[in-house]
Amino acid sequence: MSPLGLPERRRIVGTSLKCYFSLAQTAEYTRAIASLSPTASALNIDLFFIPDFISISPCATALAHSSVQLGAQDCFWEDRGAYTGEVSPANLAEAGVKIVEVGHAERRQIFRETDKDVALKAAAIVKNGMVPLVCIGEKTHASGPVSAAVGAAITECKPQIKAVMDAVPDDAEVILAYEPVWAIGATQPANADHVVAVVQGLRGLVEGRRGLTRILYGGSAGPGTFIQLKSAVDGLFLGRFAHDINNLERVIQEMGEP
Ligand SMILES: O=C[C@H](O)COP(=O)(O)O
Repeated sequence: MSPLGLPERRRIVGTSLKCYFSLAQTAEYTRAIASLSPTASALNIDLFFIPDFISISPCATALAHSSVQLGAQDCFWEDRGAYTGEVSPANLAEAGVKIVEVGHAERRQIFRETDKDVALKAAAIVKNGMVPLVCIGEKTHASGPVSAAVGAAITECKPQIKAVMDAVPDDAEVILAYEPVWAIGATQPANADHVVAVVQGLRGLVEGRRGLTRILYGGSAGPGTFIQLKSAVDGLFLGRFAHDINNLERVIQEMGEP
């Protein structure tokens, strides 16, 4: 807790493997990420790792003696029932998952997930004692003056955030990953001035919550990204550029700098 009685906002970094790796590659990567855990802990940084569903149980075993927080890429909003093919949040918690990602742009776009779906999932995640990592972001980069693009992004993110915050208790911990859709899978992250201004605006939307609310940036992030964003963000959500574990190590080191 901070001196004001607010939850402490430790820096946090992590990566999702999406659907990129085989089971064998994931197992090897898990061992590598576990080896970074003492460095992250020494630098007071939270480190999370989100493999595919099939790898969750073996990863939980492999990470048991590390401080790496295990994540899942999605879940359903019901714990039990006739929901063929869905993944129970209760089972994720039982498997040792601590963080569950919801509302990634790829799920919103390819699987037509709505803000309501994301909110139901976030509530189920909290109910099961885990932390929702909610992805938000604008679909396109508005042309024109910087302030117009920033305003448009905040306007588009606002209902995405509100749906979740209305569905979870005010004291629930939430991680927001600001990922401009147009910056995901790109060659470089979104412009730093844009991200800093948008995140400052998003911060205003969650001001006054009692629960710890950290805001990460994601979208082609890698070494060098955090340094440009650190006045605004609490950390990074990495994708492809963390596939090389040396890049993740560099990002952790950069995040450990004051
Ligand atoms: O889940 C991570 C984000 O979507 C970022 O992915 P990316 O860095 O490969 O663009």
